[in-house]
Amino acid sequence: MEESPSVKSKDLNVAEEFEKSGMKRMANFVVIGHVDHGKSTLMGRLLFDLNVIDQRSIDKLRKEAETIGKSSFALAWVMDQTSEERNRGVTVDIATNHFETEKTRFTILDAPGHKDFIPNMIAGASQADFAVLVIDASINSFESGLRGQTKEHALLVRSLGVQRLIVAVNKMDTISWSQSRFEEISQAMSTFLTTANFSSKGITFVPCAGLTGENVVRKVQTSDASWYTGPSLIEALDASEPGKRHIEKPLRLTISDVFKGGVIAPISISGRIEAGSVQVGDAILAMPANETATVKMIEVENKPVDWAIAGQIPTLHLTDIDPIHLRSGDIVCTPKDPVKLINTFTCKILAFEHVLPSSVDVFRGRLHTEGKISALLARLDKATGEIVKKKPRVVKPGEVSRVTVVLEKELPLEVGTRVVLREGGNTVAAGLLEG
Ligand SMILES: Nc1nc2c(ncn2[C@@H]2O[C@H](COP(=O)(O)OP(=O)(O)OP(=O)(O)O)[C@@H](O)[C@H]2O)c(=O)[nH]1
Repeated sequence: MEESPSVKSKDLNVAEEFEKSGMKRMANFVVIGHVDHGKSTLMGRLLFDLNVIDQRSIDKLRKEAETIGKSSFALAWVMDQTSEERNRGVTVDIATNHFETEKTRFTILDAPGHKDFIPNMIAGASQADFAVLVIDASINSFESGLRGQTKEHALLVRSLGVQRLIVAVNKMDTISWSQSRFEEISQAMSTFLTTANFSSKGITFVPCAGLTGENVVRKVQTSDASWYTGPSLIEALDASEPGKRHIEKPLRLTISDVFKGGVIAPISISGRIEAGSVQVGDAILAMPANETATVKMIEVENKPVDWAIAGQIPTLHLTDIDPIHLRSGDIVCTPKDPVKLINTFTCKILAFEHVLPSSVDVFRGRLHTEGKISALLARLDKATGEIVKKKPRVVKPGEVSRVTVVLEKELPLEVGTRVVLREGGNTVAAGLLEG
C-alpha cells in the first residue's frame, strides 16, 4: 500500500529541507495609495508585461469593460477579479497575484484605497515585506491624495513593521514626464516619510505610467523622460531585500481566507506564515477558538507540497475540526507553543491623531474587538525609545508613547504583535505589543 503523505513527510527538518531545495527567495509586497491613483492598473500592467497574463485575457477584459463604458479599467481588472469589485470600480478585499523574476518569487497583496476598507489594508500590510506606494503625479491629485489616504497608508505600513517603500510616482504620461513635478513630489514625500520613521535608505522613487507601461517593466522611451536614469519599477522591486524569515520559531499563521466543503478536506484555510513552518500530518491549534485540527494536505500556489515556511502563503486542508472554529483573521499556531489569549496589554504606539484614555477598536490584522486605552504610561523618544515624560495627559499626532489597553474580549496576542487602534472609522494609532 502506498504510504500516506502524513506518514511520509512527518518530522522533516523543514529549515534544512528549505536550504536543500534551492528555492528562489520570496517577497510579499503590499500596494497602497489613495483611491484612483492607479494601483490596480499598475499591477495589472506589471503582470501583463511579465507575461503572467496573456493578450487574449486582456482583450476579453477590455471588451467586458467597454460594455459598461469603462475601457481604461481593463488592466485594473486583472487585479480586481471579483464581479463585485468590477461593478463598483474599487478594490474591496486583498487580491493576491504572483510573478517572478530571475532572483525572486513575488506575491502582490493589492490593498484597497477606499477609506472604509482600511481594516483590509491592515491585514495586507501585516503580511508584507515591503510596500509599493502609488502616487498620482497629475496636477492636484498628489495634493488631494496627501490630504487623503497617501499619508495614512504610509504611516500604517510603517507601524506594521514595513521598512522599505518603493514610491511609484504614477501617471507621468499626464504631465509629459515633467522632471520638476517628479522632484517636487519626491521632495515632499521624502520629508514626510523620514518624519514617519522611514530611513531615506529604505525609500526609492520611481516615475512610471501604469496605463502605458512606461518604466514599469519596459524602460521609458519618450524623449520627455531623457532626464531619468534610475531603475524601472521591476528593477526597484528586484533590488528589495525581503524581510528576515523566522523559520526556527514556533508556527504562527494568520488566516486570510476560509473555504468550506472542499473535495480534499471539509475545510481549508489560507494565509501567510509569519513564523515557523508547517508540514503535512501536523496538529495545529486555531485561536481564539482554542481548537486543534490536523493538516491533511498543503498547497502553495496551487501545487501540493510537503511543507511550507515563514513568508509563504499556503492553503492548508484540515480535518478533525468543526469549520465554525475557523474564521478569517484567526491565528493558527502549534499546540506545543501556542499564542495566548489575553485581555490586557501594554504597547508602544505611534499616534496618528490625539490619543487620550478612551474607547477604541483594537485590530490584530483582521481580528478585532472593542476595548479601551486605560492609561497613558509615558511619552517616548522616537529614536531611542527612552521615556521623555511619564503619564502624559494626551499624546499628540506623530508622538510615540507607551499605553495600557484593556479589551472587552480576549484576543490571541503576544510580545511583538502589531496592533492598530481605531476610533469611529479612523485609525488613531498603531503599535507594537510589549507585554
Ligand atoms: N493617464 C493615466 N491614467 C491612469 C494611469 N494609471 C491608472 N490610470 C487611470 O486611473 C484610474 C484609476 O485607476 P485604478 O488602477 O483603478 O486605481 P486604484 O488606485 O487601483 O483604485 P482603487 O482600486 O479603487 O483603490 C483608471 O481610470 C485608470 O485607467 C496612468 O499611468 N496614466
